[in-house]
Amino acid sequence: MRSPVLTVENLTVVYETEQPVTAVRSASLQLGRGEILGLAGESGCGKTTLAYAVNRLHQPPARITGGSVVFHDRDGGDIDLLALKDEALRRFRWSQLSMVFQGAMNSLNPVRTIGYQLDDTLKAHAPEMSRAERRARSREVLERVGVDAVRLRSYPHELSGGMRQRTMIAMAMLLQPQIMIMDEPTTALDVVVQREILREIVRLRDELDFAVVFITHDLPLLLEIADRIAVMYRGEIVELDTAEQVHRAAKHPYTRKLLESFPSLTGDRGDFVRHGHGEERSA
Ligand SMILES: Nc1ncnc2c1ncn2[C@@H]1O[C@H](COP(=O)(O)OP(=O)(O)OP(=O)(O)O)[C@@H](O)[C@H]1O
Repeated sequence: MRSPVLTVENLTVVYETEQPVTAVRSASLQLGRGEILGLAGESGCGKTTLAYAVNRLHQPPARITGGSVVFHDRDGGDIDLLALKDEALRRFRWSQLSMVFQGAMNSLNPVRTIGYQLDDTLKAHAPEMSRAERRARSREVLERVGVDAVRLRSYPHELSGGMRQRTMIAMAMLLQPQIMIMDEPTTALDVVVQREILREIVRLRDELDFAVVFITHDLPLLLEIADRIAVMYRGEIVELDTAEQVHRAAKHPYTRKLLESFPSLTGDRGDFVRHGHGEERSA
């Protein structure tokens, strides 16, 4: 059993519109250190709202109306994320918990080089680093995600979609956070590039031991890469178990329905998803 790095308890988030919408209803989950936790469920079930609220990135009319989010630092000590004030929250983000958003590759600044943007983040969050150290760190993270460091001099439009998305992952890794939340990080990319990037994320996790919350409606993909999977349905976490258990013996009827909606997961061939290789799956 891994020691926990994040504990979410009974988190409730409401969009306080004319007809209030409870987008997340009393959600509880614990993220283990170095664990890849998949968060699955159909569009509109509350995955993004949950992820944003955990990092306090939600905006009005969204409001957290109940529950707690506690970060367990590797150096010991707990941080109540819902109580952090502005400056402390700003410092906490990126350095301890970073996010890769849906369509993040389009959020790079088009008029600045990749190197400038990595350097800027380091300047803001690690003022103690020298210019040379920042440069070395920028090169290192870029190469870790499989982008040649010569790209530091490139502008976003000079990179492919896959490279831009890798750059965003590099950006999220820049300050060596203990948690990375990835919201559909590869959906905009073609399948081959998606697979490469996912393999990279798993490899980086193995090397660097950060925990990942990986949000997607692509359940087969989660069965391959996640250690555990949480399934959300209408704002509630209805299932939370190991990927193996979810695949073999999902408890909640909605999870079973979700599994059935991916024909590749049913019958004997379903084994390939969890145990086989990509080549065999597509054969
Ligand atoms: N700004 C808003 N105002 C009112 N309701 C909202 C707002 N944003 C989201 N919602 C509602 O909250 C619920 C959860 O939405 P959310 O985007 O978290 O779902 P999701 O599972 O991430 O969906 P997707 O996979 O499409 O991103 C939905 O019913 C949605 O309509």
